[in-house]
Amino acid sequence: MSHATPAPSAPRPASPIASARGLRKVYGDGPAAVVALDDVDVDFARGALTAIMGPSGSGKSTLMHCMAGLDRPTSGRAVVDGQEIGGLSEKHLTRLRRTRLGFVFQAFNLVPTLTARENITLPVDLARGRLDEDWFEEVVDAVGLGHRLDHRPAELSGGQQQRVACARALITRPSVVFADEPTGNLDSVSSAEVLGFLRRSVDRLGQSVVMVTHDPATAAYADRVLFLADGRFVRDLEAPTADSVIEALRTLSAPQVPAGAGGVR
Ligand SMILES: Nc1ncnc2c1ncn2[C@@H]1O[C@H](COP(=O)(O)OP(=O)(O)OP(=O)(O)O)[C@@H](O)[C@H]1O
Repeated sequence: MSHATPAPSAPRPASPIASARGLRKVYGDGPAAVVALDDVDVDFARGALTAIMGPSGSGKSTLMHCMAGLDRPTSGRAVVDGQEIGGLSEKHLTRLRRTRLGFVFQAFNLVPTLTARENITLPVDLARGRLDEDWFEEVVDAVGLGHRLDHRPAELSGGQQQRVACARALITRPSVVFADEPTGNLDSVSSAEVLGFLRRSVDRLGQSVVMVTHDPATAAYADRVLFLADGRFVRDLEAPTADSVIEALRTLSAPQVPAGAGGVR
């Protein structure tokens, strides 16, 4: 069953895997300044798939980038797995991104000259770590690419390439995976493959995933959907279905009736 909770971004009981407090991001200054994030407070649950939705320009990518240390907030705090991002030097941020965060982008961003296997293990190689073979097997099994590991990206379908990108995001057993429109370039069959994998990575492998999407059917794979508008969270939905997401989007985009308007005197 789906239901909306009254307080959109109220802290959740279990310890969150990532959170923001008073997160504010202003691009530019003076009259041209754009407030992309307007004092955001949010908790992302551990071991869950959370979707972020909102109109174009509402701040979704900015939030992901600030949470992942790809961009610095103007003020406020972003914490991932107990680590405050703002206090880290560039060197430590790079290390954190390589070892504790996973990324999936709309454009798969695979290295064309490497095989699927080499693309998947790249973050471990870059961090000069040791590959956990058991975990590699588990991830490859969940992603369903066992027979394609020696292929290069050009020899794979879009959906298969994105599944390689998902496996690469998970190979370091990150604290959290940030996925920005992971199915934006895929047809519906390939989207279902990728989303099925992200779902299994949470259910079977215990990972935590935060995913930006515009698509209600994609958001329905999540445990919770958070809605951003003008740099603020305005609503959330637990156990979403495509229909409940569409309904929430409809409500949010409906013109607001001013208090007292339409009253009979
Ligand atoms: N580098 C930048 N310089 C100036 N303004 C920016 C920059 N990046 C984003 N913005 C502005 O900040 C606001 C939020 O942008 P953001 O990309 O986070 O939105 P979004 O919800 O991800 O949009 P979309 O769905 O179109 O990707 C927008 O008004 C955007 O124009």
